[in-house]
Amino acid sequence: MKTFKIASIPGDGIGKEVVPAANKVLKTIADIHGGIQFNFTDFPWSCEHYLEHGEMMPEDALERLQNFDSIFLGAVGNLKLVPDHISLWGMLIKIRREFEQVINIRPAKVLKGIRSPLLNPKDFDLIVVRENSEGEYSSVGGNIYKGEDEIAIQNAIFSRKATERAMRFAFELASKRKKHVTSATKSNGIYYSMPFWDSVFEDVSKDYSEIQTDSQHIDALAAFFVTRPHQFDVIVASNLFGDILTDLGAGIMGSVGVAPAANINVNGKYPSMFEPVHGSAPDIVGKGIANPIGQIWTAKMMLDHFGEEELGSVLLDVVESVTNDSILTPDVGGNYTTEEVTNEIIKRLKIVEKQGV
Ligand SMILES: NC(=O)C1=CN([C@@H]2O[C@H](COP(=O)(O)OP(=O)(O)OC[C@H]3O[C@@H](n4cnc5c(N)ncnc54)[C@H](O)[C@@H]3O)[C@@H](O)[C@H]2O)C=CC1
Ligand SMILES: CC(=O)C(=O)O
Ligand SMILES: [K+]
Ligand SMILES: [Mn+2]
Repeated sequence: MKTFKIASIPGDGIGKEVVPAANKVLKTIADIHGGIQFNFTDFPWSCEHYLEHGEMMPEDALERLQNFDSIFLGAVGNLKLVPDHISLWGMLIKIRREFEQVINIRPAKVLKGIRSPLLNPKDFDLIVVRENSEGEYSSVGGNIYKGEDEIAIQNAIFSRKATERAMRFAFELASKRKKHVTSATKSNGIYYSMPFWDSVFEDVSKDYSEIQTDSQHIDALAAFFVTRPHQFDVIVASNLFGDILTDLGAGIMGSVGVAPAANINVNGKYPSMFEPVHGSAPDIVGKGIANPIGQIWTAKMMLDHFGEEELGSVLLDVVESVTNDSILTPDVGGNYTTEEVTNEIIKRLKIVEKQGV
C-alpha cells in the first residue's frame, strides 16, 4: 500500500467548504485504486487562528508541514478579521516562499457543459506558468512622510535565476504539448525589469529550437485571452501578470470556481502545495453553493504530481461527465449545491470502479 501524507489546510471562507469536499473525493479515489491511501492531517490555520493567537500559523508550522508529501490548501483571507496583506503574507505567500514553490502552474481549458462567456471559445487549452517566488510580490519597500506628502515605495524583484527557472519550466512543459511558449511582457512601459525579462526569454529560447515563441505585452495579451485563447499553448508570466492572467483564464472558462492550480517545489527539498486559483469568496460563504470543481481539479493536479496520472485523468473525466450533464453550482448557471455536485462525482467514480476502467 502506497501512503501519501497530506497536510490539509482549508483556510478561510469557502476553503472550509471545498477542501472537505475534495478530500472526500480523494478518499473515494483511493478506495477505487485499492493500492494507495491518503493520510490527511487537518490544520485550522486561518484568519480566525490569527484573532485567537496573533498569527496565521504557529511558529513551528513550516517544520510541521515539511514532512508531508504535499499541502492541500483552500484559500486564505477574511477582510472582516485581518487585512489581506497580513493574512496572505502570514500563510499562503509564506509557505510558497519558504518551501521554494517557485512555479505556479495554472491551466485554463474548456470543460464540457460549462458555458464560457465567450461567444466562440473554440477548444482553448492553455497553461500559464506563473513565476511564484518574487517579481511584483515583494516585501521590499517602505512608507515615508505622512499626510499629503506620504509616499509608498514598492520594489519588484527580478533575478536571473528565478526568471530563467520559470522560463525553462515553461519550455519543458511546452515540449510535451503544442510546442509554443508566449512570454508575457511589458517592456514598453516598465523600464528595467521587463526589458531584462525579454532578454532572458531570448537567451532561454535559444536552447529550445523546436519550440515556437512569441512575446506579447500583457495588456494586448489580456485582450487575446478574450478574442483568441485557442491560439495559446504555454504562457510564462511574472508573479503579478500571471496572477491577473489566470483569473482572466478562469473567467473565460466560465468561473473562477473551476480553475485549478499547483505551487510546485521543483528541487524536491520541500512539499509542493495544491491550491485552486480562487480566494475565500466572502460573498457566498456559508451558503453551501461554492463550486468544488476548482479544488477537485487541483486534487487531480496533486495526483499527477504523485505520479498517479491515470487516476488523475479518470477523475477529470468524471468531473467533466458531471458538468456535461449540467449538474452545476450557481456560478456556472446551475442550481446544485457544493454537496450535490461532490456526491455526484463520488457516485460516478464508484460506477467507474464497477466497470473496472
Ligand atoms: N490563493 C488564495 O488563497 C487567494 C485568496 N484571496 C483572498 O480571498 C478573499 C476574496 O477575494 P476576491 O478578490 O473576492 O476573490 P475570490 O476568488 O474569493 O472571489 C471572486 C468572485 O468569484 C466567486 N468565486 C470564487 N470562488 C468560487 C467558487 N469556488 N465557487 C463559486 N464562486 C466562486 C466569488 O463568489 C466572487 O464573486 C480576499 O481576502 C483575498 O485576499 C484571493 C485570491 C486568491
Ligand atoms: C493571492 C492571489 O490572488 C493568488 O495567488 O492567486
Ligand atoms: K486559493
Ligand atoms: Mn489570484
